[in-house]
Amino acid sequence: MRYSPLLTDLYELTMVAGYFEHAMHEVPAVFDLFYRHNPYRGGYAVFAGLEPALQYLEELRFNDEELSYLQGLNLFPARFLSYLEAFRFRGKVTAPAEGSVVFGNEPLLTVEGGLAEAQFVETALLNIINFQTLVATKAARINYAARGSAVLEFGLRRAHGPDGGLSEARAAFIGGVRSTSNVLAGMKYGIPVKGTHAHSWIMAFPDELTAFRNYAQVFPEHCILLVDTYDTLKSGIPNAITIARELREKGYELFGVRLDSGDLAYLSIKSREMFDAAGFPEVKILASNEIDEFVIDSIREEGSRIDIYGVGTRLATCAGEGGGALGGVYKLVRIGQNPKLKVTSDIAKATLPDRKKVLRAVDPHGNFVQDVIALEGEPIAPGDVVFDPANPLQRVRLPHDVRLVDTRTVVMDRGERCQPAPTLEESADHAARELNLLPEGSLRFVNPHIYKVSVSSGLNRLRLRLMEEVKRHLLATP
Ligand SMILES: Nc1ncnc2c1ncn2[C@@H]1O[C@H](COP(=O)(O)OP(=O)(O)OP(=O)(O)O)[C@@H](O)[C@H]1O
Ligand SMILES: O=P(O)(O)OC[C@H]1O[C@H](OP(=O)(O)OP(=O)(O)O)[C@H](O)[C@@H]1O
Ligand SMILES: O=C(O)c1cccnc1
Repeated sequence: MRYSPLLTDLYELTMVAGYFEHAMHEVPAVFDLFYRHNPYRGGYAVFAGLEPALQYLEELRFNDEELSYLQGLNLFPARFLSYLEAFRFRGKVTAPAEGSVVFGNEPLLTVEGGLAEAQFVETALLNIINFQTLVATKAARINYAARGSAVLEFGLRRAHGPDGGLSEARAAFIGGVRSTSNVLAGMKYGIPVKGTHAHSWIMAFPDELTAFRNYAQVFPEHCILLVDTYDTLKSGIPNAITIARELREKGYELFGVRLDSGDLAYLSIKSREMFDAAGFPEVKILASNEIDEFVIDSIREEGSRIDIYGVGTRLATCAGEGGGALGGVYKLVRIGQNPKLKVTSDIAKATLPDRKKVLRAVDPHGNFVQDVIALEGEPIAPGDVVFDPANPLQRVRLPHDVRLVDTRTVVMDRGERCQPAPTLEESADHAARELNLLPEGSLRFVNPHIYKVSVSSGLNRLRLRLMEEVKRHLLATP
């Protein structure tokens, strides 16, 4: 799918036109894309959306229809529209791999280029990265709650529009949900497609048993029967057992049943007992109905016997406290030779200036200990003192027995990708590996362990100096 360059906020175009008119469009600029608070009040986020973002950057160009639309707005000078004809992204992008575990305040993407190109891409990059990172994080939480039981993604019908449904399936896969009911996502991204059937299938036949039999006749090998249309334990499960016997006589095994209402823990325990007693211990129990990580946790603690979770609405819409939207932002951190800082009265909201690196302190077992944001060229070593970004007086010492690993690489240079895109499977495997290296407490949902993200002494000094300069400038201004 091509992303149109008009998929942007008008102000990106007016600013770029302004920079062009002031001959500032080629001044070197550096922007950071980051968010401040981990979503869902959780302990981390799973970074996703990089590949679509790079595709957007690589293919960025205005076609004739788009240029004539802009011309029709009667807003832009003709010479600016001619400039847009050859407008491309020729900059550099530094980023973590998709599927990496990331934290608040850390630069995710750093975009360097001429001021015009680096500014212009803000809205589209935020649109792509914010949503996919939010979904991948939700998927990782749901997958963690499921503790090894499979999770199927059923979100398309409740997703935010057709593209939301597609990119949601992609990001959910990176976060650990390894199949989808979305057939287009299956074709486009190679995600395994799976599913059962709706209540309407049962209602289309005179009775439940006939409906089950007719479904099993067409799909004897992949048959999952929805058992809650009339009464799960009195009708659905007994009828499913009848079908399981009929299938076995023909040399097939019933794959499973789906529970979609009521007390899912209780019904799964009773259904399991009934299938086991009838000689079908392998029949899988799938549960759906407004499931999320908290429901799964609760159901599991009740001793449920659910093998597979079908998760739709709450995954696709990133529901939950601290969900809804990831508040990722895109801020100018350097222009020309000058590091830049956006100050507010709240130090926690003052941005981190200049080109930076994100270092992860990793213990001798490979586990993640804490992250440090440092200036790009700044030497930094285990044992160094580092600072709390929200409180420059608060300091800690990095442990002596850690390795410091750069979490990001240059993924695009002069507008071209530096490496071929990893497969979605590789990004999902990367996420699973990284989640496994987090402190266990960072994964829990209520009051998670706060993983430290500190700033180096060099960055801390630069930030304080720039804040002082801004203050002096404000005082000197009448
Ligand atoms: N044992 C359980 N523990 C915790 N949550 C559960 C359990 N069983 C079901 N749930 C969750 O509780 C909610 C049940 O909502 P609700 O009462 O509307 O479902 P229902 O009884 O099936 O009704 P409906 O037919 O309208 O879906 C869902 O989010 C479901 O996932
Ligand atoms: O609950 P979610 O997590 O969103 O999972 C997807 C839901 O979508 C379907 O319900 P729907 O009522 O749309 O159709 P149905 O007739 O198949 O139940 C399905 O039965 C699930 O309950
Ligand atoms: O295949 C299913 O069971 C399914 C698909 C989408 C939504 N709900 C259920």
